[in-house]
Amino acid sequence: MTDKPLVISCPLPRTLPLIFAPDRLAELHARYEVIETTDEDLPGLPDAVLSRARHIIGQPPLDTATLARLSALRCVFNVESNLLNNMPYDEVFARGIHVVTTGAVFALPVAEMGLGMALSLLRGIHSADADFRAGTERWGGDGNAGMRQLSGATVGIVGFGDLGRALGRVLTGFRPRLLVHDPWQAPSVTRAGGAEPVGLDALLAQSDVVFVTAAVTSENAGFLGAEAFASMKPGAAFILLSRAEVVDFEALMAAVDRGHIRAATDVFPQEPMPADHPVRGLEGLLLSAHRAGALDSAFAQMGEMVLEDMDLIDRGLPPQVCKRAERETVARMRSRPVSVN
Ligand SMILES: NC(=O)C1=CN([C@@H]2O[C@H](COP(=O)(O)OP(=O)(O)OC[C@H]3O[C@@H](n4cnc5c(N)ncnc54)[C@H](O)[C@@H]3O)[C@@H](O)[C@H]2O)C=CC1
Ligand SMILES: O=C(O)C(=O)COP(=O)(O)O
Repeated sequence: MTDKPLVISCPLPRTLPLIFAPDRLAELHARYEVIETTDEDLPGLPDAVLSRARHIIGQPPLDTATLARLSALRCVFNVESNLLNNMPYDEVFARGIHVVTTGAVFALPVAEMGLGMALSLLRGIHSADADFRAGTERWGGDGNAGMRQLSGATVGIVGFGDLGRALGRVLTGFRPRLLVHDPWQAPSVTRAGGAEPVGLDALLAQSDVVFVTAAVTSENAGFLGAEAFASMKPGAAFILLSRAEVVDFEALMAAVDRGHIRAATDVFPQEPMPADHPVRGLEGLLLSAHRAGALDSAFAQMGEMVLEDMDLIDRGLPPQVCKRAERETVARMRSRPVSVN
């Protein structure tokens, strides 16, 4: 036993070497006694350990009894970073324990992927490459039927959290008219991100490109369905980056299949998708196997964020770097964490 503050670590599917660069991992061990465990084994740790734990790295399910034994706990650092409704948040907050997430690390990687998808859908980059390989390429303007520019387009972003705002930033060079629908955001916050707050119907009807970066919540499962796709402009691009559960995936496939819209998706109702799933043969749908956020450089930022906030909390200050779970929404989040990093 040492007199260093104690950290319980159970970050699966992440690992400490994934989220801490070697020098940062050394710093973590220099500053803290680190007990590595799993979600399943945590409640079985002795009281002598649980009662000294100041920070948890991970989001283990905690019941009231285990929470009571974690009497020195100050912060849960959720490095997955989607929140599970797996602890009595009312009690957690009543005890002044912070719950924070490192999800912002994915914002720029996802935004850049979204930008690439938009350009590829609007200019047919991926489809022209496939045609060329198949010997069916069309040269010059003949290969540009239905193609359009991103510059000056009307772009809609559904969900203007970390991902959506990062997208807004990477799009600025294209000078879009930026429409945002986010019912949980104050209009002035949306405007501060350079966007016009609008209703979902207006966004869908007016946008040339629609990005979806809304979290799944207890209220919005499948809220983008057949009607939503039908209300989009013919030939508009729909780019799904957050979670498949916010759309009716069959309806999305049908809208693409009949040629009404073109689309790209990084996320699927089942991951991995079955080998024989019709989505694999659907022309007009650009497919990406949940790769948008998962860059090594993003994962490594998590450790940096955690160390900075641990230091603030250890000095009696509030966390400033990670995003805090809010008491009003924490138990309403439904985006399932990934199982493959
Ligand atoms: N494809 C990938 O690699 C990645 C996907 N994600 C997914 O993207 C989602 C968003 O991530 P962040 O921006 O970091 O989360 P965030 O919590 O910062 O933003 C989510 C936004 O969705 C909004 N929202 C809630 N209900 C809505 C509705 N009905 N319509 C429109 N907006 C609504 C919220 O107000 C919030 O602003 C996450 O839930 C996560 O599952 C996150 C990282 C990587
Ligand atoms: O990669 C993603 O899609 C993410 O949302 C990352 O966070 P997660 O591990 O899924 O909670």
